[in-house]
Amino acid sequence: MDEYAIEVSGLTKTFGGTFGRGEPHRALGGVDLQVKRGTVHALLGPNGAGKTTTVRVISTLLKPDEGTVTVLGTDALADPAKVRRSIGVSGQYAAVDGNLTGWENLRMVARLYGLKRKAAGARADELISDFRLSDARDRPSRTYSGGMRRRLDLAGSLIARPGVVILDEPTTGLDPRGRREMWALIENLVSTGTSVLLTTQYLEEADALADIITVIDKGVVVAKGTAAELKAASQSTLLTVEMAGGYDRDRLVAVLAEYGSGEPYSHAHSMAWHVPVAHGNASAAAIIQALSESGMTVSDFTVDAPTLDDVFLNLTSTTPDKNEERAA
Ligand SMILES: Nc1ncnc2c1ncn2[C@@H]1O[C@H](COP(=O)(O)OP(=O)(O)OP(=O)(O)O)[C@@H](O)[C@H]1O
Repeated sequence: MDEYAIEVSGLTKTFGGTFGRGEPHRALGGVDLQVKRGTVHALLGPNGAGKTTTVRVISTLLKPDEGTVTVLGTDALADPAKVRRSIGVSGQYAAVDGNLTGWENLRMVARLYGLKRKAAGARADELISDFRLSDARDRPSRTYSGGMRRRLDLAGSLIARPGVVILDEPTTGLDPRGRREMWALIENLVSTGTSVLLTTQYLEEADALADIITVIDKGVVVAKGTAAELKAASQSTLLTVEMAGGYDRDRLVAVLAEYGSGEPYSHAHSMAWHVPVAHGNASAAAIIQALSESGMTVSDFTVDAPTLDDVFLNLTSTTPDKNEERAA
Protein backbone atom coordinates (compact mmCIF):
# COMPACT_ATOMS: atom_id res chain seq x y z
CA MET A 1 0.00 0.00 0.00
CA ASP A 2 1.27 3.49 -0.81
CA GLU A 3 2.52 5.52 2.09
CA TYR A 4 0.72 8.58 0.76
CA ALA A 5 -2.99 9.24 0.37
CA ILE A 6 -2.23 12.18 -1.91
CA GLU A 7 0.95 12.85 -3.86
CA VAL A 8 1.26 15.97 -5.96
CA SER A 9 4.34 16.85 -7.93
CA GLY A 10 5.35 19.86 -10.02
CA LEU A 11 1.86 21.31 -10.35
CA THR A 12 1.65 24.43 -12.48
CA LYS A 13 -1.41 26.38 -13.57
CA THR A 14 -1.70 29.69 -15.38
CA PHE A 15 -5.08 31.40 -15.75
CA GLY A 16 -6.19 33.95 -18.30
CA GLY A 17 -4.50 35.44 -21.28
CA THR A 18 -6.70 33.46 -23.63
CA PHE A 19 -7.81 35.10 -26.90
CA GLY A 20 -5.61 38.08 -26.08
CA ARG A 21 -7.80 39.07 -23.12
CA GLY A 22 -6.15 39.90 -19.77
CA GLU A 23 -2.66 39.21 -18.52
CA PRO A 24 -1.93 35.54 -17.83
CA HIS A 25 -1.71 34.87 -14.11
CA ARG A 26 0.46 32.04 -12.83
CA ALA A 27 -1.58 30.68 -9.90
CA LEU A 28 0.66 27.64 -9.28
CA GLY A 29 4.38 27.65 -9.96
CA GLY A 30 5.38 24.01 -9.37
CA VAL A 31 3.66 22.78 -6.20
CA ASP A 32 4.74 19.52 -4.51
CA LEU A 33 2.61 18.07 -1.74
CA GLN A 34 2.49 14.70 0.03
CA VAL A 35 -0.30 13.74 2.41
CA LYS A 36 0.50 10.65 4.48
CA ARG A 37 -2.28 8.16 4.98
CA GLY A 38 -4.31 8.61 8.16
CA THR A 39 -3.00 12.12 8.85
CA VAL A 40 -4.24 15.69 8.64
CA HIS A 41 -2.19 17.82 6.28
CA ALA A 42 -2.76 21.56 6.20
CA LEU A 43 -2.13 23.65 3.12
CA LEU A 44 -1.64 27.04 4.69
CA GLY A 45 -1.43 30.32 2.85
CA PRO A 46 -2.79 33.85 2.59
CA ASN A 47 -5.56 34.97 0.19
CA GLY A 48 -4.73 34.17 -3.40
CA ALA A 49 -1.84 31.84 -2.50
CA GLY A 50 -3.15 29.05 -4.70
CA LYS A 51 -4.81 26.82 -2.09
CA THR A 52 -8.16 26.48 -3.83
CA THR A 53 -6.51 25.99 -7.22
CA THR A 54 -4.43 23.15 -5.73
CA VAL A 55 -7.41 21.39 -4.17
CA ARG A 56 -9.49 21.84 -7.33
CA VAL A 57 -6.77 20.07 -9.29
CA ILE A 58 -6.54 17.26 -6.72
CA SER A 59 -10.35 16.95 -6.72
CA THR A 60 -10.17 16.58 -10.54
CA LEU A 61 -12.31 19.71 -11.07
CA LEU A 62 -9.48 21.52 -12.83
CA LYS A 63 -6.71 20.32 -15.14
CA PRO A 64 -3.20 21.52 -14.36
CA ASP A 65 -0.84 22.74 -17.08
CA GLU A 66 1.90 20.44 -15.79
CA GLY A 67 2.47 18.05 -12.93
CA THR A 68 1.17 14.78 -11.55
CA VAL A 69 -1.50 13.96 -8.96
CA THR A 70 -1.94 10.55 -7.37
CA VAL A 71 -4.79 9.85 -4.95
CA LEU A 72 -4.77 6.51 -3.09
CA GLY A 73 -2.50 5.11 -5.78
CA THR A 74 -4.66 6.28 -8.71
CA ASP A 75 -3.38 8.77 -11.27
CA ALA A 76 -5.97 11.57 -11.01
CA LEU A 77 -5.30 12.85 -14.52
CA ALA A 78 -5.61 9.43 -16.14
CA ASP A 79 -8.60 8.19 -14.12
CA PRO A 80 -10.46 11.16 -12.63
CA ALA A 81 -13.72 9.23 -12.20
CA LYS A 82 -12.05 6.67 -9.91
CA VAL A 83 -10.45 9.44 -7.87
CA ARG A 84 -13.77 11.26 -7.54
CA ARG A 85 -15.31 8.09 -6.10
CA SER A 86 -12.62 7.80 -3.45
CA ILE A 87 -12.62 11.38 -2.12
CA GLY A 88 -15.03 13.62 -0.28
CA VAL A 89 -14.80 17.34 -0.90
CA SER A 90 -16.24 20.00 1.35
CA GLY A 91 -15.91 23.59 0.22
CA GLN A 92 -15.89 27.18 1.31
CA TYR A 93 -19.28 27.56 -0.31
CA ALA A 94 -21.34 24.80 1.14
CA ALA A 95 -23.15 22.72 -1.47
CA VAL A 96 -26.33 22.61 0.55
CA ASP A 97 -29.88 23.14 -0.78
CA GLY A 98 -31.45 25.63 1.61
CA ASN A 99 -35.02 24.52 0.84
CA LEU A 100 -34.39 20.93 1.90
CA THR A 101 -34.05 19.90 5.52
CA GLY A 102 -30.68 18.70 6.75
CA TRP A 103 -31.86 15.10 6.60
CA GLU A 104 -33.30 15.53 3.07
CA ASN A 105 -30.03 17.06 1.88
CA LEU A 106 -28.05 14.09 3.12
CA ARG A 107 -30.51 11.56 1.79
CA MET A 108 -30.42 13.26 -1.61
CA VAL A 109 -26.62 13.05 -1.72
CA ALA A 110 -26.79 9.42 -0.65
CA ARG A 111 -29.28 8.70 -3.47
CA LEU A 112 -26.92 10.45 -5.92
CA TYR A 113 -24.22 8.06 -4.74
CA GLY A 114 -26.53 5.22 -5.73
CA LEU A 115 -27.76 4.11 -2.31
CA LYS A 116 -31.23 2.56 -2.30
CA ARG A 117 -34.01 4.58 -0.66
CA LYS A 118 -33.87 2.79 2.71
CA ALA A 119 -30.07 2.68 2.89
CA ALA A 120 -29.89 6.37 1.93
CA GLY A 121 -32.30 7.29 4.74
CA ALA A 122 -30.31 5.21 7.22
CA ARG A 123 -27.01 6.83 6.21
CA ALA A 124 -28.61 10.28 6.54
CA ASP A 125 -29.86 9.34 10.04
CA GLU A 126 -26.40 8.21 11.02
CA LEU A 127 -24.66 11.37 9.82
CA ILE A 128 -27.30 13.69 11.31
CA SER A 129 -26.58 12.13 14.67
CA ASP A 130 -22.75 12.05 14.25
CA PHE A 131 -22.75 15.71 13.28
CA ARG A 132 -25.02 16.80 16.12
CA LEU A 133 -27.79 18.04 13.87
CA SER A 134 -30.59 15.92 15.39
CA ASP A 135 -32.50 18.90 16.78
CA ALA A 136 -32.48 20.58 13.38
CA ARG A 137 -32.87 17.53 11.15
CA ASP A 138 -36.36 18.44 9.91
CA ARG A 139 -35.85 22.20 9.46
CA PRO A 140 -35.04 23.71 6.06
CA SER A 141 -31.27 24.09 6.08
CA ARG A 142 -31.56 27.78 5.12
CA THR A 143 -32.54 28.33 8.77
CA TYR A 144 -29.25 26.77 9.96
CA SER A 145 -26.40 28.79 11.45
CA GLY A 146 -23.14 29.06 9.48
CA GLY A 147 -21.57 26.39 11.68
CA MET A 148 -24.50 24.00 11.19
CA ARG A 149 -24.38 24.47 7.41
CA ARG A 150 -20.68 23.68 7.40
CA ARG A 151 -21.31 20.56 9.49
CA LEU A 152 -24.04 19.50 7.09
CA ASP A 153 -21.76 20.10 4.10
CA LEU A 154 -18.98 18.07 5.72
CA ALA A 155 -21.46 15.29 6.54
CA GLY A 156 -22.53 15.28 2.87
CA SER A 157 -18.95 14.75 1.75
CA LEU A 158 -18.72 11.63 3.95
CA ILE A 159 -21.79 9.82 2.61
CA ALA A 160 -19.73 7.27 0.69
CA ARG A 161 -17.16 6.87 3.49
CA PRO A 162 -14.27 8.23 1.40
CA GLY A 163 -10.69 7.36 2.35
CA VAL A 164 -9.58 10.90 1.60
CA VAL A 165 -11.38 14.09 2.56
CA ILE A 166 -10.47 17.49 1.19
CA LEU A 167 -11.68 20.50 3.14
CA ASP A 168 -11.29 23.91 1.55
CA GLU A 169 -11.15 26.50 4.33
CA PRO A 170 -13.57 24.58 6.56
CA THR A 171 -13.81 27.25 9.24
CA THR A 172 -13.51 30.55 7.36
CA GLY A 173 -16.26 32.86 8.60
CA LEU A 174 -17.15 30.74 11.65
CA ASP A 175 -17.09 32.15 15.16
CA PRO A 176 -14.57 30.67 17.63
CA ARG A 177 -17.10 28.18 18.96
CA GLY A 178 -18.13 27.00 15.49
CA ARG A 179 -14.46 26.69 14.60
CA ARG A 180 -13.72 24.50 17.61
CA GLU A 181 -16.73 22.30 16.88
CA MET A 182 -15.45 21.82 13.35
CA TRP A 183 -11.96 20.99 14.65
CA ALA A 184 -13.41 18.31 16.93
CA LEU A 185 -15.26 16.75 13.99
CA ILE A 186 -12.13 16.75 11.84
CA GLU A 187 -10.10 15.15 14.64
CA ASN A 188 -12.78 12.55 15.01
CA LEU A 189 -12.72 11.86 11.29
CA VAL A 190 -9.00 11.29 11.19
CA SER A 191 -9.15 9.04 14.26
CA THR A 192 -11.18 6.62 12.12
CA GLY A 193 -8.31 6.38 9.62
CA THR A 194 -9.46 8.95 7.06
CA SER A 195 -6.72 11.06 5.44
CA VAL A 196 -7.50 14.78 5.46
CA LEU A 197 -6.13 17.61 3.38
CA LEU A 198 -7.40 20.97 4.55
CA THR A 199 -6.67 24.46 3.36
CA THR A 200 -6.61 27.30 5.82
CA GLN A 201 -5.51 30.87 6.27
CA TYR A 202 -5.25 30.36 10.03
CA LEU A 203 -1.95 29.23 11.48
CA GLU A 204 -3.76 28.48 14.71
CA GLU A 205 -5.96 26.01 12.85
CA ALA A 206 -3.03 24.31 11.14
CA ASP A 207 -1.24 24.19 14.49
CA ALA A 208 -4.25 22.65 16.25
CA LEU A 209 -5.11 20.03 13.64
CA ALA A 210 -2.33 19.22 11.26
CA ASP A 211 0.39 16.59 11.52
CA ILE A 212 2.24 18.31 8.69
CA ILE A 213 1.85 21.82 7.32
CA THR A 214 2.78 22.97 3.82
CA VAL A 215 2.96 26.75 3.57
CA ILE A 216 2.17 28.11 0.13
CA ASP A 217 2.44 31.69 -1.11
CA LYS A 218 2.02 33.11 -4.61
CA GLY A 219 1.76 29.62 -6.02
CA VAL A 220 4.96 28.22 -4.54
CA VAL A 221 5.68 26.13 -1.46
CA VAL A 222 7.68 28.25 0.98
CA ALA A 223 7.93 25.85 3.94
CA LYS A 224 6.95 22.37 5.01
CA GLY A 225 7.05 20.54 8.33
CA THR A 226 5.32 19.99 11.65
CA ALA A 227 4.10 23.10 13.46
CA ALA A 228 6.99 22.69 15.90
CA GLU A 229 9.52 22.40 13.07
CA LEU A 230 8.17 25.49 11.34
CA LYS A 231 8.37 27.47 14.54
CA ALA A 232 11.87 26.23 15.27
CA ALA A 233 13.07 26.84 11.71
CA SER A 234 11.64 30.30 11.70
CA GLN A 235 14.04 32.53 13.55
CA SER A 236 13.86 31.94 17.26
CA THR A 237 13.26 35.49 18.39
CA LEU A 238 11.85 38.68 16.97
CA LEU A 239 13.26 42.12 17.62
CA THR A 240 10.86 45.06 17.45
CA VAL A 241 12.30 48.57 17.41
CA GLU A 242 10.24 51.73 17.75
CA MET A 243 11.89 54.63 15.98
CA ALA A 244 11.82 58.13 17.41
CA GLY A 245 10.91 60.86 14.93
CA GLY A 246 12.21 60.93 11.37
CA TYR A 247 14.65 58.26 10.25
CA ASP A 248 16.28 57.12 7.06
CA ARG A 249 14.15 54.12 6.11
CA ASP A 250 16.70 52.60 3.73
CA ARG A 251 19.51 52.83 6.28
CA LEU A 252 17.31 51.39 8.98
CA VAL A 253 16.33 48.45 6.80
CA ALA A 254 19.99 47.92 5.83
CA VAL A 255 21.09 47.75 9.48
CA LEU A 256 18.21 45.45 10.47
CA ALA A 257 18.95 43.19 7.50
CA GLU A 258 22.67 43.08 8.25
CA TYR A 259 22.34 41.95 11.87
CA GLY A 260 18.97 40.21 11.66
CA SER A 261 18.46 36.69 10.39
CA GLY A 262 15.52 37.43 8.12
CA GLU A 263 13.73 40.11 6.18
CA PRO A 264 12.85 43.25 8.22
CA TYR A 265 9.21 44.30 7.98
CA SER A 266 6.85 46.94 9.27
CA HIS A 267 3.08 47.12 9.32
CA ALA A 268 1.45 50.01 7.44
CA HIS A 269 1.55 53.42 9.21
CA SER A 270 3.65 52.06 12.04
CA MET A 271 6.90 53.45 13.45
CA ALA A 272 7.72 49.94 14.67
CA TRP A 273 9.98 47.63 12.68
CA HIS A 274 10.41 43.91 13.17
CA VAL A 275 13.27 41.62 12.29
CA PRO A 276 13.92 38.02 13.29
CA VAL A 277 17.18 37.67 15.19
CA ALA A 278 19.12 34.44 15.56
CA HIS A 279 20.99 35.27 18.76
CA GLY A 280 18.32 36.96 20.83
CA ASN A 281 19.56 39.72 23.10
CA ALA A 282 23.10 39.73 21.66
CA SER A 283 21.82 40.46 18.13
CA ALA A 284 19.34 43.00 19.51
CA ALA A 285 22.12 44.83 21.35
CA ALA A 286 24.27 44.88 18.19
CA ILE A 287 21.38 46.32 16.16
CA ILE A 288 20.55 49.05 18.68
CA GLN A 289 24.24 50.02 18.81
CA ALA A 290 24.58 50.06 15.01
CA LEU A 291 21.43 52.18 14.67
CA SER A 292 22.71 54.61 17.26
CA GLU A 293 26.08 54.85 15.46
CA SER A 294 24.15 55.64 12.25
CA GLY A 295 22.41 58.51 14.02
CA MET A 296 19.01 56.83 14.39
CA THR A 297 17.30 56.92 17.76
CA VAL A 298 15.38 53.93 19.02
CA SER A 299 12.66 55.04 21.43
CA ASP A 300 11.78 51.52 22.54
CA PHE A 301 12.50 47.90 21.69
CA THR A 302 11.40 44.41 22.65
CA VAL A 303 12.82 40.94 22.01
CA ASP A 304 10.04 38.34 21.84
CA ALA A 305 9.42 34.79 20.82
CA PRO A 306 7.53 35.21 17.53
CA THR A 307 3.79 34.74 17.56
CA LEU A 308 2.39 32.23 15.11
CA ASP A 309 1.25 35.13 12.97
CA ASP A 310 4.79 36.53 12.88
CA VAL A 311 6.15 33.17 11.70
CA PHE A 312 3.57 33.12 8.93
CA LEU A 313 4.10 36.74 7.93
CA ASN A 314 7.82 36.24 7.87
CA LEU A 315 7.50 33.16 5.66
CA THR A 316 5.01 34.63 3.24
CA SER A 317 6.19 38.24 2.96
CA THR A 318 9.46 37.32 1.27
CA THR A 319 8.15 35.04 -1.48
CA PRO A 320 9.12 36.42 -4.87
CA ASP A 321 6.11 37.05 -7.10
CA LYS A 322 6.55 34.81 -10.14
CA ASN A 323 4.30 37.07 -12.21
CA GLU A 324 6.32 40.17 -11.35
CA GLU A 325 9.52 38.25 -11.96
CA ARG A 326 8.33 37.26 -15.39
CA ALA A 327 7.18 40.79 -16.14
CA ALA A 328 10.59 42.20 -15.13
N1 LIG B 1 -10.61 30.81 -12.74
C1 LIG B 1 -9.64 31.71 -12.53
N2 LIG B 1 -9.33 32.63 -13.48
C2 LIG B 1 -8.34 33.53 -13.28
N3 LIG B 1 -7.60 33.60 -12.15
C3 LIG B 1 -7.87 32.72 -11.17
C4 LIG B 1 -8.90 31.73 -11.31
N4 LIG B 1 -8.93 31.01 -10.16
C5 LIG B 1 -7.96 31.52 -9.35
N5 LIG B 1 -7.33 32.55 -9.96
C6 LIG B 1 -6.20 33.33 -9.40
O1 LIG B 1 -5.19 32.44 -9.00
C7 LIG B 1 -4.62 32.84 -7.76
C8 LIG B 1 -4.76 31.74 -6.73
O2 LIG B 1 -6.14 31.63 -6.38
P1 LIG B 1 -6.71 30.58 -5.33
O3 LIG B 1 -8.20 30.72 -5.30
O4 LIG B 1 -6.15 29.24 -5.61
O5 LIG B 1 -6.09 31.14 -3.98
P2 LIG B 1 -6.42 30.76 -2.48
O6 LIG B 1 -5.11 30.51 -1.82
O7 LIG B 1 -7.41 29.64 -2.43
O8 LIG B 1 -7.06 32.08 -1.92
P3 LIG B 1 -8.34 32.33 -0.94
O9 LIG B 1 -7.84 32.07 0.44
O10 LIG B 1 -8.61 33.77 -1.19
O11 LIG B 1 -9.42 31.42 -1.39
C9 LIG B 1 -5.32 34.13 -7.36
O12 LIG B 1 -4.52 35.21 -7.77
C10 LIG B 1 -6.61 34.08 -8.14
O13 LIG B 1 -7.06 35.38 -8.44
